[in-house]
Amino acid sequence: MNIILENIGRRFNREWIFKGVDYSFNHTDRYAILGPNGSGKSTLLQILNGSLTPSAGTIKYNYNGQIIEEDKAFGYLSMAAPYLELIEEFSLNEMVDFHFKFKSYRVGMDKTAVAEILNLSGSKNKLIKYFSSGMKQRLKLTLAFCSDTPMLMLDEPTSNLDTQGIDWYLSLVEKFSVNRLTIVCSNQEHEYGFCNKFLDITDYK
Ligand SMILES: Nc1ncnc2c1ncn2[C@@H]1O[C@H](COP(=O)(O)OP(=O)(O)OP(=O)(O)O)[C@@H](O)[C@H]1O
Repeated sequence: MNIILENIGRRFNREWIFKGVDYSFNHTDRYAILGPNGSGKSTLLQILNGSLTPSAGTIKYNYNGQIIEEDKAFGYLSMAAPYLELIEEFSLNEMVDFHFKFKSYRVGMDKTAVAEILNLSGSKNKLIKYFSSGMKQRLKLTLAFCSDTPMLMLDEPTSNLDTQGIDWYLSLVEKFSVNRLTIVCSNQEHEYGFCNKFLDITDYK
């Protein structure tokens, strides 16, 4: 998947958060969107995933030479973010089954492989609402990693993870971002060390 932004801007009320973003995201690269708190990283990510419309400019999606309509882009991506919630009333088992009714497993992945990655086999029937914040974050990331989509978008991927959890994330993100347009919003270097392209949102103020 390639995404081409032409003169993209977004404002809330009268305040422009960023403007004049001309940028191409290429499916072979791994991108970090950088900037301090409140600079507009999540806002740009939400424009990229189609959940927020830009106030100016155009966005184009291209997959295997075909144009993808903006309102269809969501079907091509997996995402994990602090503001995307799991279904608290589901058990772990139910959550995984539910998620993979809408997305396919990546090649080589299945329910058992997901459980192995999560390392939560003792919690299969535990309700999500009783998971710790770190366990929830691991689950969000695992669902995104293991879905067969050409785009992977991660906002603050190590939020709520301890040192061991950060190492777990780093070992998986390397593997699951191969051959996939990967975009990480972050202001913590350890989260995006695997990226090879960097977009600093403060360049578009
Ligand atoms: N729905 C909204 N209405 C009004 N202002 C908003 C809205 N969403 C975001 N903003 C503002 O846009 C700016 C950018 O917010 P955004 O969440 O994109 O920043 P960020 O770089 O992701 O921050 P952080 O690193 O803290 O997550 C902030 O000033 C925020 O208050």
